Amino acid sequence: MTRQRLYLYDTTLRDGQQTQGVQFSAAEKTEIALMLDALGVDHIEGGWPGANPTDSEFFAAAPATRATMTAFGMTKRAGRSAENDEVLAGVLNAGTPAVCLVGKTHPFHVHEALGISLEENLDNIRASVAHLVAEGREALFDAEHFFDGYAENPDYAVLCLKTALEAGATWVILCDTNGGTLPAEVGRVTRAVIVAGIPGARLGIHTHDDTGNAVACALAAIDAGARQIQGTLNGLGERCGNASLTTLIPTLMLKEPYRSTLEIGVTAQGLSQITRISRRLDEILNRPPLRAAPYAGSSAFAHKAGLHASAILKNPATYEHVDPALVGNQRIIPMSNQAGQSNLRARLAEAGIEVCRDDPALARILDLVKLREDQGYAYDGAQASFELLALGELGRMQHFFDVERYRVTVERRKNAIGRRISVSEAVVVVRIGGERMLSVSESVDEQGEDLGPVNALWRALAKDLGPYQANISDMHLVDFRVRITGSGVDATTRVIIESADGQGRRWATVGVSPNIVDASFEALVEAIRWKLIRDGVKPA
Ligand SMILES: CC(=O)SCCNC(=O)CCNC(=O)[C@H](O)C(C)(C)COP(=O)(O)OP(=O)(O)OC[C@H]1O[C@@H](n2cnc3c(N)ncnc32)[C@H](O)[C@@H]1OP(=O)(O)O
Ligand SMILES: CC(=O)C(=O)O
Repeated sequence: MTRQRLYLYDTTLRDGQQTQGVQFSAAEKTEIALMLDALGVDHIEGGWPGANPTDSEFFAAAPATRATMTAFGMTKRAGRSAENDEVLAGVLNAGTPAVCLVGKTHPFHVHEALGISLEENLDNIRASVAHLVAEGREALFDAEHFFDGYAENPDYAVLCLKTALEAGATWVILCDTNGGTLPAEVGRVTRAVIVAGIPGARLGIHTHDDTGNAVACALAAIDAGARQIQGTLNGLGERCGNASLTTLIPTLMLKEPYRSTLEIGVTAQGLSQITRISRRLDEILNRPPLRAAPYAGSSAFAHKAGLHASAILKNPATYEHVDPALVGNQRIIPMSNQAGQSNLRARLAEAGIEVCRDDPALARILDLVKLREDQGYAYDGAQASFELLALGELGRMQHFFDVERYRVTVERRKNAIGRRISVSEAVVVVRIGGERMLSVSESVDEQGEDLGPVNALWRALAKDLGPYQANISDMHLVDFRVRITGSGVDATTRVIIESADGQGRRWATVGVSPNIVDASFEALVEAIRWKLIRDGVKPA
């Protein structure tokens, strides 16, 4: 069967930038455009040139891409020619091969937002698109509020599309601008538009996630015959976001009926980069990736429940709808109070800890994990602490050092120029072999700012660990998460610390105590013990 081509139009750099809290720099836009190009999308909408300095700067040095670089703008204002519309001129000045213009198709908006007649609006659409074509650009028309407009006046809404096509637009895109239309309605209207004479091969869909259905709505339009999807990486976009291409691309490539009837410009190799691209975007945005994101989230292939883990180890297809490797993601079988022996053996094997199937320590480890999780520990996010617990129960834990005592003080005072400062100081006494060692450390950065009591403790611990010093010198803390579990008099604090070393390893440890400093200290000590074991150090 020959597959029909479906085109992907990415608007991460335009609608994605309309996400509250997102502000790309021009350099970041360039990096994202290059990632999208390597992925295999067909159009990259780079922004609205002339609307803000960043977008103008991006287009002034837009990267060369195989995908068609597209500038976004709006149809000309009434009462002036397209040639004399300064907003349209700004968009054209970007010199892109394609321009996408948003225009009204909902009579309510024509009257309320623009304050012009329906005929004037049609004129604006016609003249603007014709001007782009005369300038040698590919013209696309985003039919704003199309589904609401169609509900009010279907003939007029379709006439706007026909006007754009007749003026030379290559694509007209049905936009569910307010995101309130449900998938069945998107499908019904898209079919009706095609029956009314708009070819599916020139029809696109642009949906928003206000009812949590942006991806479903995009698929409904494709089912009805539309052949271009507009969306964004990780579903960024105005309000609740746009249809996520990070979800749509794997779905179109791996799921029926799309896999065998449609073809997109993304290769299997590109698909295997989708998790990396998704996480890189979050890194650029300085926000934690959404764990539960379909396909690319870190929990997308995490099998926490014992029954699931047991079957997964026999055959991954039992609880996975696709192979995680196809989207560049990984299977995880975490330890927790939901786990059974299968999770346990899988996690131990991953850590290189060999245990016989009938070793009675397995049951003890499982019981201990469940007991400690009941006390506030969480091992599914602290694999290194789980390994230490298992080694202890197996009788294989090595004894590196004892902490005899520690003390932390936090002082708030005014400095010499009267500025209020706080200073944390820690004292740690450890015993290594027969030797007692005392370290003191203050926690201030180069600017003299206090980095807090946990940092002071870490510095004191890491200052002098005698024979182990060389092993911990390349170790640093990369993340620190605090959570109060329980409530009232039963409240306790859980601290998860993520550490990294010069060998590129990252590991997480957990500590629990009613006292936040004590919980942090437990996690810090565990982090050091894990590092010494992984480095193959022999106890002094
Ligand atoms: C559905 C969407 O997401 S479309 C994308 C929306 N994106 C953005 O708005 C981000 C970029 N926008 C901007 O930087 C600014 O709004 C600009 C530079 C485009 C325009 O700024 P300003 O000239 O100050 O106008 P302002 O933003 O206040 O209002 C928009 C104007 O465009 C008019 N307008 C809106 N849509 C259209 C259209 N499709 N065709 C013609 N005119 C339009 C409005 O009626 C309003 O006109 P008015 O000033 O005569 O009332
Ligand atoms: C064009 C666009 O972003 C919208 O209508 O939602």
